[in-house]
Amino acid sequence: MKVSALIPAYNEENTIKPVITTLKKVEIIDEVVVIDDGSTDNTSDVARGAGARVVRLEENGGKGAALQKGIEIIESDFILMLDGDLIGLTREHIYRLLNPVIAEEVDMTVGVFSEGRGLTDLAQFISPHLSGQRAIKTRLIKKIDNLNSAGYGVEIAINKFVKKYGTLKYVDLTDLTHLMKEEKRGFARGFIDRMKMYYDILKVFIKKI
Ligand SMILES: O=c1ccn([C@@H]2O[C@H](COP(=O)(O)OP(=O)(O)O)[C@@H](O)[C@H]2O)c(=O)[nH]1
Ligand SMILES: O=C(O)[C@@H](COP(=O)(O)O)O[C@H]1O[C@H](CO)[C@@H](O)[C@H](O)[C@H]1O
Repeated sequence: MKVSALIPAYNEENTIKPVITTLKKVEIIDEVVVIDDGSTDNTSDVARGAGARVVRLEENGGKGAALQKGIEIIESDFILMLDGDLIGLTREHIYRLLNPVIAEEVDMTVGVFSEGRGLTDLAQFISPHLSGQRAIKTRLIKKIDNLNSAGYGVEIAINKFVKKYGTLKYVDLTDLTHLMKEEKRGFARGFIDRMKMYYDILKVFIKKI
């Protein structure tokens, strides 16, 4: 039984190291794979320095394309998907996500922030379906063929597929949060990216897949 952690990352040099360091300490995780989605900062070097296997995409293709690349190269039985901007990740969060999937209780878990920062907790309370923190059976996610162009709609595309062909469960991730786009990229660029995210989500949501 093998487990890979997969982190799509676009300009996450400030936050990715502790995420990788925590993952590397968890015995059941065999490899940590970072797909650097055309970052213009030092994400690749920082991730490599922290012990991750790094695959760099020359152009920024969006979260869906980065995840798709990772899914293609991973040969493990289970994939733990995490964002590169998490703050406060612990081994307990990792086991909460992985255990139900490894135990074959469900095909996928989706982690929902709780008791962390008010704003990110609220966003996930309103829409837990968007969370990027997940564990899933590799053979199931490899069957989804439309992730490449999904961008930020990638979670909705995965949800649609798993709801149709598998089972899923939401798990609480206490005291975990992430940086919001506006915090990472400044208000203007962050807001534009937020609008792009809603557009990507809407596109996938209304498309029949
Ligand atoms: O073009 C992109 C945009 C985002 N990401 C990564 O996808 C994850 C979630 O993105 P982001 O933090 O922007 O989303 P938020 O959590 O703020 O909605 C993070 O690890 C990003 O680095 C990516 O690989 N390519
Ligand atoms: O939770 C949400 O509403 C959004 C936006 O989070 P923020 O408002 O930037 O904290 O973040 C999630 O949605 C994205 C699209 O599905 C995912 O790619 C992210 O992983 C997830 O954190």
